[in-house]
This record gives sequence, structure tokens and C-alpha cells, in this order.
Amino acid sequence: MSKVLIIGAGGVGTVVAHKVAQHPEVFTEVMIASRTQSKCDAIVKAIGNPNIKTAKVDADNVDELVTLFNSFKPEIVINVALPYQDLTIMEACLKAGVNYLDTANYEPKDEAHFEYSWQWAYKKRFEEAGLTAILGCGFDPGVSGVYTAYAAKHHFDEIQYLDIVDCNAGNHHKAFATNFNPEINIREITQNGRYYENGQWITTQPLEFHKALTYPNIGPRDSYLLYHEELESLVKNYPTIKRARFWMTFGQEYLTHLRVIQNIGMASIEPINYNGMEIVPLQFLKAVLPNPQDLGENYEGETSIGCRIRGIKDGKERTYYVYNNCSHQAAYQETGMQGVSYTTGVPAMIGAMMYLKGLWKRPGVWNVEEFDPDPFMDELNKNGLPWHEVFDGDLEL
Ligand SMILES: NC(=O)c1ccc[n+]([C@@H]2O[C@H](COP(=O)([O-])OP(=O)(O)OC[C@H]3O[C@@H](n4cnc5c(N)ncnc54)[C@H](O)[C@@H]3O)[C@@H](O)[C@H]2O)c1
Ligand SMILES: N[C@@H](CCCCN[C@@H](CCC(=O)O)C(=O)O)C(=O)O
Repeated sequence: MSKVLIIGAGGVGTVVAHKVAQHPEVFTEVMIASRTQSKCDAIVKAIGNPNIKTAKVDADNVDELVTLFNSFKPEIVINVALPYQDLTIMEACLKAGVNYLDTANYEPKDEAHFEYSWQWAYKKRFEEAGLTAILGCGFDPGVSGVYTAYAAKHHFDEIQYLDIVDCNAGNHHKAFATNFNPEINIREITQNGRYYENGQWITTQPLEFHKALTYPNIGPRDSYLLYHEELESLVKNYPTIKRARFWMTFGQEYLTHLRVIQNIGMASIEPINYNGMEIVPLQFLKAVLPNPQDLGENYEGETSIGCRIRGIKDGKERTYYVYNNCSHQAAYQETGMQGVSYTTGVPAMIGAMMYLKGLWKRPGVWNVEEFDPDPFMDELNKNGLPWHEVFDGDLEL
């Protein structure tokens, strides 16, 4: 009996639920819980499996979570609510004896700050409780770390240069929309950029550096240097890395909207008083933007995310590019969600599967690259995110 509890009924939660339901041999009992139970019920209806249970929970409230965990008794929780809830859910897991997995590092609500320290601080407590916590198991972070671990295991003696490249070449036919939670997404991309070089972190202005990179089956796309959380764990776990960077594509139309949103103060997370009511401009913006969950139907094109790596094998320099391309329309046909939700939800399901099969079961708090990548890579191929490799090509970086 392997019971799984999915927390969060957004775009990613919907994909996780669909994928978990495709593996009854692993996930024998499933529950989806979120702030709004009717959203969980709608997912169950779309999947068409009435055995999936639903519940209402406020994941900011540890006691409420513990009560739910003690009544359903899951073996693992897949946290696909928001990064704000990571610590309360981890606390509740420790109190109720439940294993943990998420796709994004903890962020305080009042500060857009990305680092693992808050979650790594739980390592000893998870170890002592005999519980496993798997951090950052979406695509990036997630598959990006597994790709790096796979490269280190099979193709390099020493990884020296790592560039994670994330392209969304899809078209949803809206003037402006984000592909996952707009509040979380805009907080992330409006931050200063940051990359690692020769043992130091170098800070850049937001979206200051960009260059055209060529993505397979897509062509050249302007790619911007951003800070992304997996860089922190990857440079720690692969100390031979001399430089690690993260690049994400943005179109001019998207950037123009983003600039206007920032210039008029709508990206701010500082509460303001509006007619006697306290509102956060970015949260208000979220309420008027298209819902990322509704983008799938008319979405064309694909995403392409991968790792471009340079290093040494058998005394010789080698380059290696490992990537997945994911079609928005194929993702929508399978799960009702677009490719960005799909590329996040599938790895979260696989991570939970790795834990339940005993392959990634290790008390403590871990980033994905600290586990054996091979069984995970096999499951990516079987579950809709096949990967491809290019050896000794031009990395353009
Ligand atoms: N690693 C990756 O590749 C990657 C990529 C995209 C998104 N993500 C992460 O995936 C997560 C989900 O993204 P999404 O697009 O599905 O977001 P979403 O906003 O569509 O869904 C979030 C869900 O969590 C629920 N929720 C929020 N606060 C809650 C609370 N206090 N209690 C209970 N439920 C609560 C919401 O009601 C909603 O159902 C986010 O943490 C995001 O950062 C990771
Ligand atoms: N995997 C990414 C998903 C975000 C994709 C962001 N790119 C923008 C580009 C949009 C555009 O240029 O029109 C997007 O929202 O898809 C992550 O980890 O954050």
C-alpha cells in the first residue's frame, strides 16, 4: 500500500494527479488537497477515477496539515502548492511521520529571496526521524539536476562548465500571460541575475545579459541570464564546476509587457492601501492576468529545456548537451494543461515513484542530484518527457 497526498490543485497539481493516476501499481491510494476543495474535485472528475480522495487544507497551518496527515496517513506528500508553504508542510511531515517532495525552494512571502538554507536546515531533523525529503523535483529545478548527475556519472570525470538552458517557444495567443503562478513567476524573473564563476557569485542587473542560443527543432531564441535556485545546490554538489549559469528565453512582446508592469508598480510585493483595503499589487495583477491553467487549448509550439556541459573525460575536453522538447498541445491532450505545468508535474510524480520504489529513500533532506539518476532518467522516457543527447557539439556558450 503506497498512499500519496498531493497538496495544490493548480496547473502543476493537475498534471501530478493525472500522472499518479496512470500508475496504480505504485500509488495505490491518492488524495488531492488544496485551499479550495472544489478545484480538487474538478481534477478528479477530469481524470475520471472516483477513488481519488479530495480534501480542503490550509497549508500555511501546521496543525491543519497534521490533522489531515494523521487521518489519511500518506507515505509521501507531493507539495505543489506555492513555495511559501514549503516549511509548514515540512514541519507537518516531521510531526506526522510523512516523507516529503517539492518542486520549488521556500520563499518568504514578503521578500523574493531564493536560497535553500531554510530547507537544508531541516536535514538533521529528517535524518533523526528516518524520513526523506526530496527538494526541487520539477523540471528546473529537478530534471536539470538529474541531467547533471547523469552527465557526471556516465560522461565526465570532471564537470567544469554548466549552462542550464530553458526555452519556451510556444504561442498561447494571449498578449501577455505567465505559464505558472504569475506571482511566483514574476518575482523570479524580475530579480537580479546571478551566476557562479571561480568560486564566487556574480550579480547582474535583472535580464542584463542575453544572447541568441539555438534550441533543437526551434532555432535561435534570445536567452537571458537569470538566477535559478538549482545553481546553488549543483555548485555545492559538483565542486569541480568553474562556472554555472541559467538562461531563459523571453520574446520582445513579453519583455515589453513586463517592463510596463514594473514601471507602473504592478510587480511590487509591498502592500498598499486601496480604499481602506490592503492589497499587494502583484497579487492584484495575478487576479486580472489569464489563468495559466486555461492556456492549454490553443497553445502551439514546444518547450526545450536542457543542460549544456563542458568538462573532462579520459583526459580530453568534451561537450555534452542533454535536453527534452515538450509539445504544449500533446501535454494538453493528455492532461488538460500546457507544457510548463506538464514538464514540472511529470518529474514530481517520478520523484515520488523513486521514493516509493525504495530507489530514492534516504533519511535527510536532499536535492535531486544527490540520488542515482539512472532509474529517474528511464522513467522520464516512459512518462512523456523523453530526452536526447548531443556529444561534442558546439554549445554556443
Ligand atoms: N521546478 C519547476 O520546474 C517548476 C516550474 C513551474 C512551477 N513550479 C512550482 O510549482 C508550484 C505550483 O505551480 P502552479 O503553476 O501549479 O501554481 P498554481 O497557483 O496554479 O497552483 C497552486 C495551488 O496551490 C494552492 N495553494 C496556495 N496556497 C495554499 C495554501 N495556503 N494551502 C493550500 N493550498 C494552497 C492553490 O489554491 C493552487 O491550487 C509552485 O511552487 C511553482 O513554483 C516549479
Ligand atoms: N521552466 C520555467 C518555466 C518558465 C518559462 C518562462 N519563459 C517565459 C517566456 C514567455 C515569452 O517569451 O513569451 C514563459 O512564461 O514561458 C521555470 O522554471 O521557471
